[in-house]
Parts: sequence; structure tokens; C-alpha cells
Amino acid sequence: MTTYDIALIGFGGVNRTLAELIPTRGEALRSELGFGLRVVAITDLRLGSLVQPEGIDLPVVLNLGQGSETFAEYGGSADTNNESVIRNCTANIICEATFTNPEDGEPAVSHVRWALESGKSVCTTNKGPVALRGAELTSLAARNGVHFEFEGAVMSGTPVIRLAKKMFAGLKLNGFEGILNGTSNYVLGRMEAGLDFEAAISEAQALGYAEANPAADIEGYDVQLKVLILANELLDAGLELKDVQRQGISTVTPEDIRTGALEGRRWKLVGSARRNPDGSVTAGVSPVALPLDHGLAGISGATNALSFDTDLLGPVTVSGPGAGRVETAYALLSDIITMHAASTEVSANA
Ligand SMILES: NC(=O)C1=CN([C@@H]2O[C@H](COP(=O)(O)OP(=O)(O)OC[C@H]3O[C@@H](n4cnc5c(N)ncnc54)[C@H](O)[C@@H]3O)[C@@H](O)[C@H]2O)C=CC1
Ligand SMILES: N[C@@H](CC=O)C(=O)O
Repeated sequence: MTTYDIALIGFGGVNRTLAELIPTRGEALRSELGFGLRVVAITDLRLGSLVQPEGIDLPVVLNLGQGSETFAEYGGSADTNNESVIRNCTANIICEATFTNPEDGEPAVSHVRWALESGKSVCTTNKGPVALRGAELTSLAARNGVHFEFEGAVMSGTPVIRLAKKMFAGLKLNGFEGILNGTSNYVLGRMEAGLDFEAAISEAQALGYAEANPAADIEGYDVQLKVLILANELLDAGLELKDVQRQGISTVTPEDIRTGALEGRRWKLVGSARRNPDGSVTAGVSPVALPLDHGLAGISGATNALSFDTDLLGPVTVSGPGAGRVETAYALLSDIITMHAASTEVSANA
């Protein structure tokens, strides 16, 4: 039985939930999928770092983080020591779930680079490294014979990236449009129900949907990164962040929402990309008052939906959770399952 040793970089909502899922889903993973998981290192800005090659006692560390204690009181350090932990710990897989930085992706880009350079596979839900350094990191992983997986960077645990890459073979993808931010979709829905903007954002934060700085959700930066990821991964668009036009929902007023409802329209934040006749790709994100019979108009709460425009099937739409701690932790698990399946295939063919 294979056991993968993993390191959790960032111990907030997503990686904490992964640490909860490991004991609860451990037996099913072992019996159904043929591997076990053991956490051997954790780093976090607030807690510092803890490295225990024999395996960290997860129930103990899951109780930390409410007060001012750090890992220093548990045999670790109050400093994150990210580079040394990532490069030197005994983990096979690094799960990167620190804050998304929409400007340059740092320090997560460095976290991923250190891991891949030291022969460790990476799974991440962090949009920064994937959107801003995806091609470079994918080729670094290939050069080092390890995996770089990032299904959770778009639509949390709902499979869209792998699904499109694997299942659309033989089809031509002309573009896509979708609701790709759970927080702004949740906020628009709550405003439609009469709640004010700030209260709706607070609810989305409490539910674990919002970014550490919710302006990233509200001003469209989060969807801009997701559109960039999808355009480059699925349309081979070769775009940079500045090529994806961005407008968020902060300009949508309660009055706009009331007027839209009277006219049979619903405001949604829509991200899209389309291949032009000359082969180039136009991409952007903006709020749109959709007619109620539009396929995306009925998508509510933190649910997301992505409609792919294909040549032989026409539109193919995937809908599911776009945010949430459990949903996103599952994305990391699905990345590890993908890595395991790939390794098993290699061994079988050897
Ligand atoms: N929560 C969600 O629904 C989803 C989140 N994501 C992405 O997953 C990542 C994690 O999300 P959450 O866990 O919800 O965020 P969070 O804010 O709850 O946790 C992030 C953790 O990372 C830690 N951290 C920040 N910088 C660090 C550093 N340099 N070294 C070590 N630790 C550091 C923070 O102390 C915090 O505990 C983010 O990049 C987010 O954009 C992606 C899809 C959905
Ligand atoms: N803050 C994001 C989380 C997922 O990327 C959202 O609300 O969709």
C-alpha cells in the first residue's frame, strides 16, 4: 500500500478541511483507491511551522489557531520557514493553499517552484501561480518528473479543467462563458433578496467563500485570474493578465437590481473568452443583466456554472459548487487521486 507524505502550506479554511478529511476519508481512500495519506509538515503565517517526519497528530493541530499559540509550543517554530520546510521536508506532495495574490502570485509562485525543484509534486487551489506562471511551472514539473495539479483553482471541487482537457478530445472549443465567483454570485443573490452589500459580503466571508481580501471577489480580480487560467489551459490562448478585461460588481446598485427584476433580468458576474476568426482570443469579466431564460440566470448562491462552446456538441455546461472549504479541500484530494492514478499507470506500463 502506497502512503503519500504531504505538507500543507497555509493552514486556513481549505488545508484545515483537508486535514479533517484525511482521518475521516482515510479508510475509503485506502480500500477504494489504494493509497494512504500522512501529513508530515504544516506552515502557516499565524502558526509558524511544524515538521514531523513520523506524521503530525492532526486532531491536536486542528485545535490550534484560535488563540495566540504557535507551533513553537508543540516542538515546531513560530516562523513559517517556508523555503526550508518545502525543500527539505520528507513530503512527496505539497498542498499549497495560501492567499491568492492577483498581482504577481507571490509568495505562492515561489512555494510551488521550491517544491517542484526539489522533486516534490504540487497540488494547489491558489489561482496566482496557475494564472500568472502556469506554463513555466508546468514545464518545471515535467522537467523534474513530478506533478503540478490545480483543479481547485477554478470552480473549487467541481471538475472543469481536467474534464475539458480529457473529455473534449476531438472537439473544437470556440470559447466559454460562466459564473466563476461564488462570493459575488452569493452577494448579488442576497442583494436581490433585500440585504445590503456589506452584510451580504460578511455572510460570504463567514461561509468561507470570500478571499482574504474580498475586494478580489467583488472587483472581478478573482474571475480575471480564472478566465486567464481557462483561456490558456483550454484555448491555448497565450494571454497575460492585462489581456483579460476586468469589471466587478461594485458598480451594480440595489436600484440596478430592482430595475433588472422589473424587466425580467438578473445581474450576474460573467467571465468569458472567445476565439476570433484570426485565431486570437478575446477574454474578460463584467457584470451583465441576463434575461431570466439565459442558462446562467438561474445559478444561485455560491454555485458556479461554466458553459463551453464546442463545435460538434454546441454548448456543454458544467454546474456545481464554486467555493467553500469542504468543496475546495476535495479539489486537493482529487488532484492527489489524479497523481496516484498517473503513477499507477506508469508502474503498470513499466
Ligand atoms: N475558500 C474557497 O472557497 C476557495 C479558495 N481558493 C483558494 O485557496 C487558497 C486558500 O483558501 P482559504 O483556505 O479559503 O484561505 P484562508 O484565508 O482561510 O487561508 C489561507 C491561509 O494561508 C496562510 N498563509 C498566507 N500566506 C502564507 C505564507 N506565506 N506562508 C504560510 N501560510 C500562509 C494564512 O495564514 C491562512 O491561514 C486561496 O488562495 C484561495 O484563493 C480556491 C477555490 C475556492
Ligand atoms: N473567493 C472565491 C473562492 C474560489 O475561488 C469565490 O468566491 O469564488
